[in-house]
Amino acid sequence: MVEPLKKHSFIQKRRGPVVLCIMDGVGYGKYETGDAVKAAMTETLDELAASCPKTALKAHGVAVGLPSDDDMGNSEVGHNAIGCGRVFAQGAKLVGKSIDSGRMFEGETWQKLMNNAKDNDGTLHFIGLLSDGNVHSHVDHLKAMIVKAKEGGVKTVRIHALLDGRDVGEMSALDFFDPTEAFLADISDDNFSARIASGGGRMQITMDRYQANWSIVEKGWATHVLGEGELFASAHEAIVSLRERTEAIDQDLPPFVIADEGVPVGTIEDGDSVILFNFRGDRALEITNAFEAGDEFDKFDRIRVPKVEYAGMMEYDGDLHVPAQYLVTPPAIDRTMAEYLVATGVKQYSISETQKFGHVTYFFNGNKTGKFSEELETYVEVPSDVVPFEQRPAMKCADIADKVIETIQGGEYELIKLNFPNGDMVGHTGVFQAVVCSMEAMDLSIGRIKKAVQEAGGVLILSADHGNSDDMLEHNKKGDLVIKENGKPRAKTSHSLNPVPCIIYDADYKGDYSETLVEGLGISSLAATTINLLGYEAPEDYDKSVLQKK
Ligand SMILES: O=C(O)[C@H](O)COP(=O)(O)O
Ligand SMILES: [Mn+2]
Ligand SMILES: [Mn+2]
Repeated sequence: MVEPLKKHSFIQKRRGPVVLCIMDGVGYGKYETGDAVKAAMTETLDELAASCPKTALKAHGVAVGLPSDDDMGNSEVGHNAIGCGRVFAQGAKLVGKSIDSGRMFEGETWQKLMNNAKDNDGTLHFIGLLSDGNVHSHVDHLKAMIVKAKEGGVKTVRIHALLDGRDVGEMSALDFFDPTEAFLADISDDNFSARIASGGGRMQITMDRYQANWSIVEKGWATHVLGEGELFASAHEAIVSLRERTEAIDQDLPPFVIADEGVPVGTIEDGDSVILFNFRGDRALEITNAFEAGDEFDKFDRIRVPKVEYAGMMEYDGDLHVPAQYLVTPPAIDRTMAEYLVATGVKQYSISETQKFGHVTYFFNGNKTGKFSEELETYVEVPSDVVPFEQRPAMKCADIADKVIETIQGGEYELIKLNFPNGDMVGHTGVFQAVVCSMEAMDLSIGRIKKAVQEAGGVLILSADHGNSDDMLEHNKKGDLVIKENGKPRAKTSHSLNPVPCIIYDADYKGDYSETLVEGLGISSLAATTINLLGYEAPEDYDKSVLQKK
């Protein structure tokens, strides 16, 4: 248990609550074209930006614990940094290191899975996202493991590969599938067979999160485990023909199964070993549950549950210890802001809609689902629509705002943490008009929250975990738009590398800190900033607050 926080030396606690609002995927864009945040009519954000202390915070690369500054930020690393006040080496980096040093392959779990496949003359299966996005997975990790499996004497490897198009270019799947199929053909010989066995778009199968839509996982199970679905001779053929027929972008491509003469090449059977090679947990927990759960599993009918050795790339939930077996130990994120505030007796309220609910609970707490105190912490989930979000771009921002306003007025909570998914979830669709619409809806909600904060004499901190909606069109290295064959600019569905806003609206500002905020910091500074505005000193080793003496 951590020590209670000390009263701040110069910042006084306000009359009303501190409201920490994460505008998911809303950054400061660098291009005139394709910036949906700039294109939207956002009266409240504009007014607050013009009248309140503000700064830009780094939200990508090493500032959030990723291997390099070429890595865009994401919700996991962003919320970890904001919720924990420090930067930890994250999954992408830890897995890379474990592979490079060879530690992964010396580990008990790797050995056990290899031996299981060998002893049973079984197959080693890899399920995961096939791209170099480095948000959930990296194709290089997969390749390194296949090489080691062959060296270790496994005879058959099958890959169940999901198309990304969300953390990488919207139609970039063949840039990853073609070289992977070539690599697998190359490494295969008389004693070793490695092939892609099934696949599909990541938003169609397998990678649901926060139980938003279990039918996505059900379709993944049918595709990967049962080998049920439309049959093709290769992943290349599947992607080309399904694209032609459906015009779907990668993340939405329907599932496919690879077969030889009508027989799927890689269903998952008793005695096999299965590795989920995604390192990030949110979209890995449900499929893991489908593999690990016994007869009590009631999310869908699994039809057949093969007896396999299953391992995740990482431990996905540090509280529930899921999965039971994993290859790489996750970052040891400890002493989170929520834990300190509980020790100090501060009542906290966390809210988002389903799509981002775990972001303000699980990710904020260093990938642990549990609370520190039932009494002092309240988690509220507004159910998300189960539709493509370009069709409902406002998402549930008004419902979230209703509850936040009610909570501000209730006066019971000192800290309210919320996430508006709009900039991110609609940003990932690549539909510019929908994103503009989404930003305007979010701004209306922020306007209502601001009024409630004003009346209560509280503080509203507006920030984000990374950019997305600020960069909706692909630009080349020279900064020119990338134009498609049809003459239209190519949409950008992934996050941006841009910094994010930090705007502090302090309704009863007392002149107790400087209105000039510290420049050049990262989003991990939001924890110390929030703690300061609650009237406390941040823990000594937390990253610096944006607030300074006058
Ligand atoms: O899982 C996703 O939707 C994307 O890969 C990353 O988006 P997020 O990090 O904002 O959740
Ligand atoms: Mn995010
Ligand atoms: Mn996102």
